Amino acid sequence: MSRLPVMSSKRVLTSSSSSSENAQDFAPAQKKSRKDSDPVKPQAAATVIGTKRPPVGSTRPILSKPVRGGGAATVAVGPSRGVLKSSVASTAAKGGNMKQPVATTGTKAGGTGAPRRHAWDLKGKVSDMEDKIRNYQTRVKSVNQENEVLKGTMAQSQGKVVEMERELVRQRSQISDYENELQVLSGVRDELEKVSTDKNCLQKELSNLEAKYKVMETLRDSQETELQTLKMKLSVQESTLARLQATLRDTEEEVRCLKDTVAQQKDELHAGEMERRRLHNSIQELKGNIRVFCRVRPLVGGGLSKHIQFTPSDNKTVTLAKTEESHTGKTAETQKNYNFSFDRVFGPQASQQEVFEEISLLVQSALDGYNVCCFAYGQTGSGKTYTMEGDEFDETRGVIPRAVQQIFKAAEKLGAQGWEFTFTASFVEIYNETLRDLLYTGKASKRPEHEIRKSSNNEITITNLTYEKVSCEDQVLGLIALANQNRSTAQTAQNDRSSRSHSVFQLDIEGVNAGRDVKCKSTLCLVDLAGSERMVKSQSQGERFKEMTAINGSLSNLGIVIAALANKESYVPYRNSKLTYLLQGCLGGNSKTLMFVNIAPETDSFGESLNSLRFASKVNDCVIGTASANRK
Ligand SMILES: Nc1ncnc2c1ncn2[C@@H]1O[C@H](COP(=O)(O)OP(=O)(O)OP(=O)(O)O)[C@@H](O)[C@H]1O
Repeated sequence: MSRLPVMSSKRVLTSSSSSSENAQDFAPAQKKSRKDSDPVKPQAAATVIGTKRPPVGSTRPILSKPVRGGGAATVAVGPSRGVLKSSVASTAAKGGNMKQPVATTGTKAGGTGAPRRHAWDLKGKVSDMEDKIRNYQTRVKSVNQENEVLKGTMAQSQGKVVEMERELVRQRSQISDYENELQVLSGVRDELEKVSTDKNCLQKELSNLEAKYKVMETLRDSQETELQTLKMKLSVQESTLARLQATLRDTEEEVRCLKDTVAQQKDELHAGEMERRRLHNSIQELKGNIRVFCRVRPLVGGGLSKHIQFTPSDNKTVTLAKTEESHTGKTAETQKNYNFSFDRVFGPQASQQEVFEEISLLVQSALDGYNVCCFAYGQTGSGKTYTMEGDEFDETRGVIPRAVQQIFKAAEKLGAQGWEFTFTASFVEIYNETLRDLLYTGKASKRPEHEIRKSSNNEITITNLTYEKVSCEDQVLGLIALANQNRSTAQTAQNDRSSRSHSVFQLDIEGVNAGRDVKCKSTLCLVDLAGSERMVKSQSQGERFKEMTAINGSLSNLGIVIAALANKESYVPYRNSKLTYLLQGCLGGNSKTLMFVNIAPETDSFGESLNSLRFASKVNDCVIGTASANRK
């Protein structure tokens, strides 16, 4: 059985207005008590007064309290709903059908319980029971009513619930909308934050720009000041300029006059140069187009030669003296003198510089467009190579390096007069009538063979030969060094080979004066001939004999060619030897030739010296036709 909540006596005795409140508080208990209570036991509804707990099973006590006047007022405590309360109240108020339970006033509730009817009072008991039934019916009715009300309330609540669910759905969708919106707003917020950051950057930049702007403003101010100053200066300079322009006009006029004068002087200079060439050539012609210089080298051990004498007065005569014993022995020893005159005789003391001074005019002719050939003739060891090439030292340099130096210096000077020159160098050796390229740098096994060719315009060329373009003295000196190296390599393989070969250095010169429309072309040919000793003396045999035959053949053929040129013979046997064929261009009427006859002063070289001097004398007697410059 459920227990009713304990109620305070104060509460129980409050007025009916508060009973509904109390009834509400106890509603669940009442429902239960209604079900469980035993209607048959009316004692359970006995009046409870004070703090006493109502009897068990009487969940809906009907309180009776003594009423003045002998009546008893019944207060229903229980059903909370107004309907029930009012019905109960009305029932109580009516007092009609519903008989008031008989309570013993003044009877103490404690221990006595509900008033009992006498056993015989069946009517009363029935009446009580009927009251009870009515009471219960009323209660059921009110409960039903209440139930209906509750149902209505529940339906309402359910409607509300549905509505609330709809509202919830709506709210949820709204929430989702809000969330989306929130997301968008968060994006916007991020954007705004970014914009705010950018704004900060921009502000920084702006402040930087502002600072720069201020600097620029300052700069502009200073530049404006500077501009003003410059404007002032400009106006000053403009007036100066005007003055200077006037002066310039005068100067230009002056320059024009001077240019005319310069042009005139250039013309005069050119005419002078041409005149110089003509005169120079006339001098050369007067000296002879073939000239012979004799050079006697110093004795190897020093001192003076006994059998060679010079005529110091003219430097042109050399005497070879030989003391001859009397065959009969009766007469005294006689001295036989062999006198030779040449264009110039150089004694043992003559320096390389002294010798070259005599040749330099001839070298100049090469630049003027004349073919020039200079060769050294003499026995082995007479000083040919020394004369042509010399030593490595400056003062002992020979004809070739000095001639090259002079050529390049003169070409540079002529450049100022509008001349442009191109130079091509070649260096060839003739040994046993075979040509050998001294500027060859390839493999020895692949060394090519060479042939002399004559072109339609009578130019002599050698097949497969190195023709090196050169533009300065050093380049030529490098080539001479290369040639010497090539010669010494051959020398090692074949003892004394250089003495038995001719070496020919050629420098082809081409000059153009575009301004004057003048061209010139010439060849400077410098030859170191092989030793000229006779065969008898050398008692040559075998290979040496062959060498000597080739040398003597070419040298005697040289003499023959010169003689033929001197005699103006219709046929000149150039092709009889490689040497004369190669020198054809430099030996003809269109060339200037210089021959060095080198003499060894030793007594045992007397015969060879005499022989050389005789050969040179023959050459010296030749007058080769007048040379003409190769000019166009
Ligand atoms: N004028 C000179 N003054 C000083 N030394 C000279 C002179 N001429 C020649 N000699 C020296 O004499 C030697 C022989 O001279 P060089 O080699 O020039 O003779 P070469 O005629 O060319 O002989 P080869 O036919 O064998 O080549 C060399 O040592 C050279 O230095």
